[in-house]
Amino acid sequence: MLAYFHHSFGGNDTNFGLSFMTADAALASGRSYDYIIVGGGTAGCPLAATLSQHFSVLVLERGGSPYGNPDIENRDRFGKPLREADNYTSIAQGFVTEDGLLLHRARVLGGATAINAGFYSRASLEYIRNMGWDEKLVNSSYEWVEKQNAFRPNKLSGWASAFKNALLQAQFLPYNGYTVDHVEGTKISASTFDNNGKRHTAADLLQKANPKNIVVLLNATASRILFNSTGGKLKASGVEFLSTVNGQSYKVLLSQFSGRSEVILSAGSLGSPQLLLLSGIGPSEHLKEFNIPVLLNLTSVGKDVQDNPGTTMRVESPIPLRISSPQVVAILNNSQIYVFSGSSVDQVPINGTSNSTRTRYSGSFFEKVAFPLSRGELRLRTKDPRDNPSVRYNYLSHPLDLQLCVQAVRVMSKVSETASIQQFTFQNSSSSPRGFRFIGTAMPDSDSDDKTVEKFCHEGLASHWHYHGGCNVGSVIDKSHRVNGVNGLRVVDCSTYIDIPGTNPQATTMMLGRYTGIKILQERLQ
Ligand SMILES: Cc1cc2nc3c(=O)[nH]c(=O)nc-3n(C[C@H](O)[C@H](O)[C@H](O)COP(=O)(O)OP(=O)(O)OC[C@H]3O[C@@H](n4cnc5c(N)ncnc54)[C@H](O)[C@@H]3O)c2cc1C
Repeated sequence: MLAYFHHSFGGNDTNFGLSFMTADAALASGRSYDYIIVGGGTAGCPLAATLSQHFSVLVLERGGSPYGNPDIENRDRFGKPLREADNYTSIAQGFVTEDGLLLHRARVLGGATAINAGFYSRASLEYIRNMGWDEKLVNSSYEWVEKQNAFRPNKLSGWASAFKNALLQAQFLPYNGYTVDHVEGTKISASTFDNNGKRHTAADLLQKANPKNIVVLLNATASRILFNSTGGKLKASGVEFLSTVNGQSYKVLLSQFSGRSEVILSAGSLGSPQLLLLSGIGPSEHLKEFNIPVLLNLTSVGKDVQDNPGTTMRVESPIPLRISSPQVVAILNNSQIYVFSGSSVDQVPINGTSNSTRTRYSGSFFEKVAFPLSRGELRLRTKDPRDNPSVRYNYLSHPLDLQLCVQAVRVMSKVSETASIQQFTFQNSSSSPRGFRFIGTAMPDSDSDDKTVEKFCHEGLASHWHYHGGCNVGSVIDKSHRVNGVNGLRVVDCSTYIDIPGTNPQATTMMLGRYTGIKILQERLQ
C-alpha cells in the first residue's frame, strides 16, 4: 500500500541535494512509516532508496552527513578518520577485540563506504549460487550500484603497477586485466574513488530515492526495537532512538495500515546483533546478565562472528610514491588467498625528535585468508547503544587458518623477490634485511621454515576490517533475511554473512541492499 507523504527540509547547500536528510528528530518522529531502516550504511542506503520507490521509509543513522567533509571525500586523507576515532562523536569508532586487535566501525551516513579503502570487486558466481540468489537480479543490482559508485582506474599508481608486474613475474596467472568479476589470477578492479580521487559513498545511492517518500534522520542512535505480540508471535512495531543532537529519546512507529510494515536492521556486523540483544532477542542467559527482559530466546544471536586474518609487508621506498588505495588483487589457491597492495606518504621524525621531520614513502602488500574457519562471539558490554559490544574473533585458532596464512605469506615473499619489487630496496643498508627497510615486523624469506612463518602470522596479525556474522543466515535469519520467530523484522548487512563475498565485501553489500529491496517490492506489489 502506498503511503506517500510530502515534506521539505529545505534544499539548501548543506544537504547536498538530499532534501530529505535532517537531524531534526521531532520532525521525523511524529509520523509512521512502512519501513524503518536502522543504519544508513553500505546496505541501508541502497535498500532505503529502493523501497522508497513505492513505500514510505525512515532511515535512522547514528552518524552525521559525509558530504562536504574532505577527510571522507578525499582519497589522500584515507586513514585520517581512523586515527581520530573517539568514543561517541567521531566519524569512525574504534574498538579493541578481545583478541587485542584495534579495529574500526563507521558512524556516518554511507557507513563503512565513507571510511574504507575503496576497493570494489564482485562476489564469485559460486558464492552467488551457494547463497541461492537470483543471478539475473544480482547482476542488475550490481549494475545499478556500479553506474553510480564504481570507477575503473585510468592509471595505476607507481606502486600498484610494480605490484601487478611482480605478480606476473612470480607467475600468479592468468592476467585478467581490468574486471569487477571474481576471477582466479591477477586483475585490476574498480574503486569507489573516482579518477580525481573523490570518494563516492553508499549515501550517493540515496540520490536514486523517491524524495517524497523518504526521511533520512541523522544523529539518531536506535536503542531498542519495539514489539507487540499477535497470536503469540512477536511483531516489530517501531523503534526507540536517542537523538545525539539534544540527548532526548523518541519513538517512531510502523504504519499499521497493511500489517506488512517492517523494521530492517542494517546497522552492521556489530550494530545489528547488538540491537537485537538490547531489544530482548538473543540467548536468554546472556540477556538476564543485563536484566534485559527476554522476548525471544534466539541463542544464535551474536554467535559465529568472524574476521579474516591477514599479515602485511610494509617497506620504506627509496623512490617517491603517492598515496594509493588498492587497485590490483591476486586471487589464488582456488580463491582461498587474496593479496593486495597500497602505498602511503607520511611525515616521520628525524633522529627520534619531533622538531624536524622528513617525508617517508612506503609501499605495502597485504594478504587475506578468504574463508577462515575460526569463529568467535559478540556479547553486550553495556546497555548503552552508543557503546561497542565486546567481540572475540579467535583469529588463527583453527589450524587450517594458520596453514593458509603461511601459504599467503610465502606468496608475499615470492612477490618481494621479483625484479619489479627489488627496485624498492636500499643499497648498502646493514640494518635492512635483504635490502628492504621494513616498517613494522620484517617479513620472513621465502626459504624460512614453517615455524618462523607461523610466528610472523601471529605476531604480524592484521585485519582488513571485513568482520562479519552475528545475525547469520540460516540461524538468526532465514533466506529472505527475516529474523526467525519474529514478524516484521529483517537484517540486511554484513552481520548476515557466513563468509565474506568476493575479495572484499562492499560491492556485494551495496548490491544486497538493492537486491533485497527489489525482492521486498516484488513480494508486496504482486
Ligand atoms: C577501514 C576500513 C577499510 C575497508 N576497506 C574496504 C575496501 O577497500 N573494500 C571493501 O569492499 N570493503 C572494505 N571494508 C569493509 C566494508 O567497508 C564493510 O564490510 C561494509 O561496508 C560494511 O557494511 P554494512 O552495511 O554491514 O555496515 P556499515 O556500512 O558499517 O553500516 C552500518 C551503519 O549503521 C549505523 N549504525 C550502527 N548502529 C546504529 C544504531 N544503533 N542506530 C543507528 N545507526 C546505527 C552506522 O553508523 C553505520 O552507518 C573496509 C572497512 C573498513 C572499516
